[in-house]
Amino acid sequence: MFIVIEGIDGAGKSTQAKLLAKWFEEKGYDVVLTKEPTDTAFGKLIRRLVLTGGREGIIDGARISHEAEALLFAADRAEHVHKLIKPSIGAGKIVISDRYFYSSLAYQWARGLDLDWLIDLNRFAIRPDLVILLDLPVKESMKRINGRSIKTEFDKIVELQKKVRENYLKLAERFPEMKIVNALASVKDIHNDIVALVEHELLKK
Ligand SMILES: Nc1ncnc2c1ncn2[C@@H]1O[C@H](COP(=O)(O)OP(=O)(O)OP(=O)(O)O)[C@@H](O)[C@H]1O
Ligand SMILES: Cc1cn([C@H]2C[C@H](O)[C@@H](COP(=O)(O)O)O2)c(=O)[nH]c1=O
Repeated sequence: MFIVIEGIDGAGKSTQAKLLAKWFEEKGYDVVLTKEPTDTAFGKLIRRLVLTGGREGIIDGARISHEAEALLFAADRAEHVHKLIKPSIGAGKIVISDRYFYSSLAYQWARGLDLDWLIDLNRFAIRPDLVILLDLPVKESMKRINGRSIKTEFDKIVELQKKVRENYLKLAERFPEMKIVNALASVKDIHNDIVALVEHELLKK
């Protein structure tokens, strides 16, 4: 089974991904908890060329073109899919990924790239069984990640994150595997909502 957790920056993805991995492990499943950008050479290159200086790097952007940025994320993903995700699923493991190609669609689309081009570029990426979209108002996510960004960039970050949130919600209408979860709730309630969706998915297997 392959599960992806998506959402804007600070939506609670890594918190929920870890809780879900623990839930599966306690049930005796073999779990691979992973993320994008990855920790491989491609992921490191992305952090250096795209995310330099933390989130500010994404904002003042254009250290490299947005197309090059999308291609780098896709290259990192190709390695991720072929070296980790596919083999782990093949070995019967539960794969949980904190971000996947939906992040490229939501963020690089928000950068002005063409959505259909982005979908084509990521066509190699196998579709997950379930995508949990943690939906949160940007005001709340900014409170949660306050301190991670330079104050002068705050307005630009808020604008980008608002666009990204809207994009995710539009994507959820197009991709049936995406299920929206209210991320304003408590950590425990969100976890329970996610478990309910996962149990529903497990029943289909
Ligand atoms: N439901 C929640 N209510 C309040 N705070 C939360 C909740 N879930 C997570 N947090 C807190 O919000 C912050 C961001 O959470 P987390 O790192 O899990 O988000 P993320 O989506 O993985 O972030 P990023 O995209 O920036 O990596 C952390 O300090 C975390 O403890
Ligand atoms: C996979 C992926 C990520 N991004 C952006 C989204 C975030 O702002 C950063 C990653 O930060 P995190 O704290 O490690 O979640 O990268 C993107 O724009 N496109 C992508 O495909």
